[in-house]
Amino acid sequence: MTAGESHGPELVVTIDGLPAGVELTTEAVAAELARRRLGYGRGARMKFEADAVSFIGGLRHGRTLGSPVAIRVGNSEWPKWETVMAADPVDPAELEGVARNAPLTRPRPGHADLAGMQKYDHDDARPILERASARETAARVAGGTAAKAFLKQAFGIEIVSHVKALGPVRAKDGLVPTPDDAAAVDADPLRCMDPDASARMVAEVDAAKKDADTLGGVVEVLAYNVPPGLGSHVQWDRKLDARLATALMSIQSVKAVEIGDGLMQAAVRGSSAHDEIVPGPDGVQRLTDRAGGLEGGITTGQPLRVSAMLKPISSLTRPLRTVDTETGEPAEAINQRSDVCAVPAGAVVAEHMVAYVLAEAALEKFGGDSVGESRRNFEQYLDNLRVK
Ligand SMILES: Cc1cc2nc3c(=O)[nH]c(=O)nc-3n(C[C@H](O)[C@H](O)[C@H](O)COP(=O)(O)O)c2cc1C
Ligand SMILES: C=C(O[C@@H]1CC(C(=O)O)=C[C@@H](OP(=O)(O)O)[C@H]1O)C(=O)O
Repeated sequence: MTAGESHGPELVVTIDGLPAGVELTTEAVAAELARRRLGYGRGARMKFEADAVSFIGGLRHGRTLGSPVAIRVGNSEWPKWETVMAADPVDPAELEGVARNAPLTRPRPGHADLAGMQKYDHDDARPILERASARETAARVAGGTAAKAFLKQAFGIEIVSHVKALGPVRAKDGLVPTPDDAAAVDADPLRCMDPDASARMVAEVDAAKKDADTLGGVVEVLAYNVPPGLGSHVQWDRKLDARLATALMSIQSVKAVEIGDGLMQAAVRGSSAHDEIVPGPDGVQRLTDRAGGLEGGITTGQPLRVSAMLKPISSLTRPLRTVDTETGEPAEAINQRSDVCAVPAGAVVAEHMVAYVLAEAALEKFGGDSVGESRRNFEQYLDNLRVK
């Protein structure tokens, strides 16, 4: 669970249920947050936002205690916002004369502004956009670092991501990062594995920016060393594909999720859609990986592969048409500093959302109050697999 507003003093994330003994540091969390700030096309805020990390609880001398882990991520700009975002009542005179303190009454099509104002009975979009903002994903990534560390240390599971498409530009098919490629992906301005496509993506961002427009794209997340048997076919809300889809869909601006090659599978015959099973030297093996490592809502033991499609950013410097909710008259939508494209950051967030889902599913399957206990249970399960 996270709390905090985009321009409040800080964000906080609480993770309950993480076993004891996970090795974690403030530095490790800060490093993941730094990855989330990267990416060509982000706006001014990512240049100065420092994501100041501190632990409130759950960690001692670099290891989790088994108690709830709570992490705060400070917002650099708080001094600028402390009046308009003050927790306690403020004298209305204090708000006058400063543009950022004025009510926001020109909701942006595509952002949460209007639907949120209607639902929560506000005459100002500020209370809505403050929480709808993807600033909140900084808290998710901070907590996801703990989930990732647990997965790696207990089970050897490693999660990577990359950008497959940005607007109309697609990376070459078949380029899929392994953990060995992670640093190279991070070093690319778009987190794309195809250098030619990356260069065209940079040009696409520049062109969108010049036209005062924005872009979306497609990210893919892979998890390696995932054992067979996480998730379950027996109940709709235990299916791991459904849980991953929820987690990815919850990321701001994600409008579609694909499991493996799900879109392609819908367009071809069964004979070209599935992953045939053959005997291999170490047990059963698959000839292909179209299913993305999931069948019946259960992991198959192949790499897990899921994609998320992000719509373009809804704050345009050449604003879209809207209605001023104060006057009822046609107007131009709020036009504020914004990202042109946040797809590379979306990929990093998606990695961490996959980590939460896998950590939860692994704990359901293997349990354990300490990393050692989870690992022992896991090893025993693998040793006793009836069909290898
Ligand atoms: C990393 C990231 C950064 C984003 N930055 C912006 C931004 O600068 N401006 C904006 O209007 N939307 C931005 N968004 C998208 C909005 O937060 C999102 O469209 C809004 O909350 C409405 O939610 P929905 O698109 O899921 O319906 C960003 C999304 C992500 C994932
Ligand atoms: C702050 C972050 O992203 C923000 C997400 C966002 C939105 O509307 O989603 C709007 C922008 O915020 P601001 O108006 O303060 O510049 C982005 O910078 C972040 O990712 O840390």
